Amino acid sequence: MSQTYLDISGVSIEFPTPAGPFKALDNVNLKIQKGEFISLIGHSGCGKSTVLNIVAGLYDATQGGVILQGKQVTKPGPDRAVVFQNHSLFPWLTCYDNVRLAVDQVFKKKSKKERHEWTVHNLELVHMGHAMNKRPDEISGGMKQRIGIARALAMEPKVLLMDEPFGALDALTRAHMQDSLMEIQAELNNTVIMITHDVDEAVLLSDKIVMMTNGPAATIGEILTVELERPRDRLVLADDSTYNHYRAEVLRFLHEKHAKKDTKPASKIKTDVKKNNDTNNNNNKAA
Ligand SMILES: Nc1ncnc2c1ncn2[C@@H]1O[C@H](COP(=O)(O)OP(=O)(O)OP(=O)(O)O)[C@@H](O)[C@H]1O
Repeated sequence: MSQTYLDISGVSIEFPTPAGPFKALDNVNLKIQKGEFISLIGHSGCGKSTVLNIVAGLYDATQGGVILQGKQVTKPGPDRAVVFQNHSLFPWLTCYDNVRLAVDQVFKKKSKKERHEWTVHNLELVHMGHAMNKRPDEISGGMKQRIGIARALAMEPKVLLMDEPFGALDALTRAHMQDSLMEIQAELNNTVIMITHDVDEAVLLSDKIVMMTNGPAATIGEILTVELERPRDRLVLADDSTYNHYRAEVLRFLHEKHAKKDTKPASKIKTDVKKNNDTNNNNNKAA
């Protein structure tokens, strides 16, 4: 029997459009092991969210499919929790109740006391125990994302699916969130698929970076295995030649091998790659 935990196998999808069927993905194959942290990176519109939505069970593949721990994914389920870029909290519920709602849905057999303790535990895991009784409009964007992550983790999903979870945050908050996520990951060993446009984020967090070709009929172009020791420290890595090599590999894929036709000329991009290597700034967006 295969050891693969999550198997995305031969996945293609066509969307019906007024102009006829639109093939967004063509033959996407990806094998993910338990506890792996995978980033999906690629230019805007290539199909990253579509891959995530198929794994979540929100979209049906036209061909191929997804097997999670030996079972085919046919619909959404609590074993695949999703965290979106813009938090999807219920504004009329407190932070506690937003998490508790998910806990109540997933752990129906646990006692009230156990569900309460589990809710508080997960809020504390993301350092939000102090804001349990606040409503989403009373806390910052970064805090809302923490609550969204607490809610997802509290469901004890087999796979955590994150669609640009930190995309809407300022650089400093984003860095804090990335560090928190690495700490949680070290403790819980979650299996994660995260979409990002940020090359630094992808290298810092991932075990593997899955780079997608441009659409239509997008597929996986290359997979980069990131063999940097954990725990990872962004300040130490800024001067690490292996880290910078990985960054350059991703940038090369995005800006040279699979440049979008409407992006900068190659000569300019090469300069950018060098500059980005030198300064290690945080502006290396994929598109
Ligand atoms: N429900 C749908 N119906 C028709 N076309 C769709 C649908 N969902 C996605 N698409 C198309 O499929 C392609 C991939 O979209 P998707 O949202 O997966 O890209 P993405 O890589 O996540 O983009 P971004 O990085 O901008 O979020 C796009 O051309 C998009 O217009």
